[in-house]
Amino acid sequence: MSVAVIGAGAFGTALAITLGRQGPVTLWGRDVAGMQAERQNPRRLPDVHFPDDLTVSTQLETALAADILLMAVPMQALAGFVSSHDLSGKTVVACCKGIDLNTGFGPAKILETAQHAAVLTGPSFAADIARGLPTALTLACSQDAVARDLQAQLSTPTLRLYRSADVIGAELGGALKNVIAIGCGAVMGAGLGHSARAALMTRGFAEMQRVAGAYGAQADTLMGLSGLGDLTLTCTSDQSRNYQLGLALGAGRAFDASVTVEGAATAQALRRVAADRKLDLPICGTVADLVDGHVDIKGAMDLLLGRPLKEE
Ligand SMILES: NC(=O)C1=CN([C@@H]2O[C@H](COP(=O)(O)OP(=O)(O)OC[C@H]3O[C@@H](n4cnc5c(N)ncnc54)[C@H](OP(=O)(O)O)[C@@H]3O)[C@@H](O)[C@H]2O)C=CC1
Ligand SMILES: O=C(CO)COP(=O)(O)O
Repeated sequence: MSVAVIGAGAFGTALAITLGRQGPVTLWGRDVAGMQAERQNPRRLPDVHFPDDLTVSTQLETALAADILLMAVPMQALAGFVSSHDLSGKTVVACCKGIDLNTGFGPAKILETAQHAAVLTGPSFAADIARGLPTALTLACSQDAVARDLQAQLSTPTLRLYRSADVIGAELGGALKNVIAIGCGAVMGAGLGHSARAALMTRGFAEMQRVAGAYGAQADTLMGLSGLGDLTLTCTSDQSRNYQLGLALGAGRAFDASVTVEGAATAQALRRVAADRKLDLPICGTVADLVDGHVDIKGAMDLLLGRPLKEE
């Protein structure tokens, strides 16, 4: 089965590198001529050289002819890409994390025009995958035979994939942890301490479980790699861009708006989710307000700490 990665950012490039170490893979991006010549992605993964079996393509048609497509464009670009390309007959794996702001859909729903849709998610920094450091992710697909096939095709000696049938749980784990990571970064950026971060992570995780439950996800999915695992990584490492945005917000510093920070749009999308499904999501709502500039970090903390006392 041929494999192509669509989107040559940090994550798409890292996936193509690890897959290209064990067999042929095509990497398509909008602006990859330099990568083709240099055999590396100097902007997003400098100094990691492409394996010989990785073909960089500027021809989208060539890439889309592959049997398995890994979609590694940012979440807010996924629907636009899918609506302008024919994915029928394809097995498509969403590698992005988030909720589409326009529709409120996750990646699997957006990919429903494909023959088979799956989600690849969990704790992994692109740089770690590209360097061949050990990584474990969740591969979620509702069709067991497809899940097993993808698990076999996409696992590598350093990238260990666990199967799950709970697609909605897996994608929500990956989407929601980014929002909490922004909040944790803000706490640390404002110098509020490790205890406050632990509280925010834990209560944020409670909100993640509330949302996932409302969508019918299995409770134990959130306890796995795509939920607790990715929450832990992203809320504790300054390699995370979501956490970095939070650090900047907490410290009152500017942040480069061109950086992909999926949790920012997802926090906005969650406002609608909370209203539609009548969910109490104070941390996610406060992160949305912080990102929007409706409150500063002091106002955010006052909002959260001033809520009526309740049972855990
Ligand atoms: N980086 C990481 O460690 C991880 C990232 N992810 C997820 O992967 C997804 C992508 O993130 P990441 O690779 O890091 O982001 P980057 O910012 O590194 O790259 C995004 C890439 O998407 C391309 N792109 C943007 N819009 C479009 C479009 N409309 N059509 C085609 N290509 C487009 C960009 O192209 P251009 O350069 O031309 O703008 C760029 O190559 C996110 O959802 C993220 O959460 C998941 C796990 C780890
Ligand atoms: O999803 C990630 C780690 O699993 C990458 O996190 P950031 O998008 O915050 O950099």
